[in-house]
Amino acid sequence: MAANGTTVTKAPPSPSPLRNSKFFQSNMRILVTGGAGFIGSHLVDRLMENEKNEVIVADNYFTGSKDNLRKWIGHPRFELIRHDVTEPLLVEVDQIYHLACPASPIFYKYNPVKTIKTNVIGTLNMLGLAKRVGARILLTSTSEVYGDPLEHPQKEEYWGNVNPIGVRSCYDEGKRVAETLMFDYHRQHGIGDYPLLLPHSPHVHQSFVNLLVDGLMRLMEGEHTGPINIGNPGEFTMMELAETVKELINPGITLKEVENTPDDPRQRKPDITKAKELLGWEPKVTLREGLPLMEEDFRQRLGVAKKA
Ligand SMILES: O=c1ccn([C@@H]2O[C@H](COP(=O)(O)OP(=O)(O)O[C@H]3OC[C@@H](O)[C@H](O)[C@H]3O)[C@@H](O)[C@H]2O)c(=O)[nH]1
Repeated sequence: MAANGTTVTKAPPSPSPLRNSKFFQSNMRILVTGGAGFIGSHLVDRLMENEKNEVIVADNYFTGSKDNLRKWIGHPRFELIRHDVTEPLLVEVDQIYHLACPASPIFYKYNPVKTIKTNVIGTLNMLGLAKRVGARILLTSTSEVYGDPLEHPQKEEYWGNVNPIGVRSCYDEGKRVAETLMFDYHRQHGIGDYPLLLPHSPHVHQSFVNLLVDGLMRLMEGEHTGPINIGNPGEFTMMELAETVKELINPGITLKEVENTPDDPRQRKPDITKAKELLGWEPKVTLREGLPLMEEDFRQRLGVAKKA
């Protein structure tokens, strides 16, 4: 019985016998879409630590870069494919982390049609693949699905307050449709066959990326169906964030206040009770601890030394 009470008649396809043949040394083949991006490349680093994993990255380099994956290029357990998820992809995998999407307002407003296509067609393609090969799939959603929230903090059950026709809608509504697709596939094709996981990850907390990646992996490895908020409930204003960056990273910068962009949410804070209870996950790094770590990470990736 599926969640909505319909009977599941279609059995999931059995994996190809080749998967179990002696030619395949790895236990787990994992596809990461958007794996050349910020979160994706950190996730790849973690997945590659396990020598039983084979990792395939599919990325169209819209905002990501091969540089983020430099250390893995040529590794026998690693493959990098230039691929746009709006086109179907046929690969035999056990797990799919679906991250591919323009993820910053600068990029998604630059090409809104591409952004919504990536979310809708890209997610459909990845769900089709998950269904075909019987893979477990995880979608990284976003706290933007809560829009400019009328509830604070936001629990996963909150439906959100999103403008469907605004300049950010391609991303916000795109991710909401992506979540709908995840649940429709889940209900229509049966619980447990293609579990879906939808972490909502607030962007401003990217400095805690390794921890966030840990949350994604716990979700993938566990038995829970999302959505589950993965984020940091510590609240600060943009000005406080800017002042902390100035203090800790470059006291020489000048802060300038500019007009908010349309539909920008005024305040957001994830309720992470579910993540704590179901995944045993909670953020452990404060903003002041995380910022220098993020600085160091960016310096290493960009090859920029810290000024003495
Ligand atoms: O059409 C596209 C757009 C983007 N991408 C790739 O997707 C990756 C996105 O990575 P970015 O560094 O821009 O962003 P992040 O790692 O912060 O985003 C991540 O967290 C927020 C989620 O909404 C995103 O889905 C997830 O990718 C990039 O490597 C980009 O090249 C595609 O492969 N196809």
